[in-house]
Amino acid sequence: MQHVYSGKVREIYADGADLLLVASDRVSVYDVVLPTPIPDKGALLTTLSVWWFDRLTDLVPNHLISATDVPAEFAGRAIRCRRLAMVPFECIVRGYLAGSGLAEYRRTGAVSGVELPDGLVEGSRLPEPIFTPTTKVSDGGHDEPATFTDVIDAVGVEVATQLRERSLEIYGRGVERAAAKGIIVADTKLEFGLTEEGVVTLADEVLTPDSSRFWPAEEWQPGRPQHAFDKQFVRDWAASTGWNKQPPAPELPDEIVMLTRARYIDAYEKITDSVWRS
Ligand SMILES: C[C@H](c1ccccc1)n1cc(-c2ncnc(N)c2C#N)cn1
Repeated sequence: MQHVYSGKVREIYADGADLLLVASDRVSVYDVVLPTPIPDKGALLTTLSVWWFDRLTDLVPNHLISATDVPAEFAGRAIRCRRLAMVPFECIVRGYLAGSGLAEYRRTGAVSGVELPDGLVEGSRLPEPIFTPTTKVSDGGHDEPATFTDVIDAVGVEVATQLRERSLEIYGRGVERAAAKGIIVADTKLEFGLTEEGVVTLADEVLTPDSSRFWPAEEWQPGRPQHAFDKQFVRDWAASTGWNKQPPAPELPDEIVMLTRARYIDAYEKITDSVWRS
């Protein structure tokens, strides 16, 4: 097994012809990884992602090979997946205005080339969900907006059209399921790759609180930053310490760790309609 890539909270290993996608218990806020792990976070998000993979196969094939055939040290928080030729775009779908999309809208009135109505504010619900891809900037910087034409220029109109249509459909499934449980999925980031046969295949993780903005629906209030379903306790506590949002982040007190773990369990149980094994 060979380590091939590190994300902020996840790793990729090569294992024969396959890859292992390993989720840690680390949490990051304001793009800074916190020193204190959240017990079971990696397992909860991996299990949620697998739950979604299994329910999206009518829309798109995925890279999942196995959620159990993984090294014992990663048991429960890793998947064995098929190696793909990754599409060089993050396929982001937005139903609400937040984060980099809000910043771009304020600058240009559009997001990734999609014109939006005037007068939208932070947290505004968009007239309809929009496909707003970004290119991955190699030096670890912030990703750059890409227009649909940029995607066509890179992968051709057939694949670009599939990326947009599948992304919008997957987001729609997430929104529908979560709304019934009082959770707004404001946006989500999807990654796709191509098989040797050129088949567009869903990769990475799907509709987790790390790849998406989950907001408690009853607290939604356009015009201010929304509360994150999962990370709000961490954000509020960190703000209360006067932390400047630059590394290193402060250690989390046990109470905040356990409250945050409970939020991940709550999101998992609500979305999957099941009880989390401890
Ligand atoms: C950005 C993302 C990443 C995920 C997890 C941790 C760090 C990075 N990533 C995914 C691949 C990738 N490459 C080939 N085949 C695949 N099936 C996948 C997947 N998923 C490469 N990078």
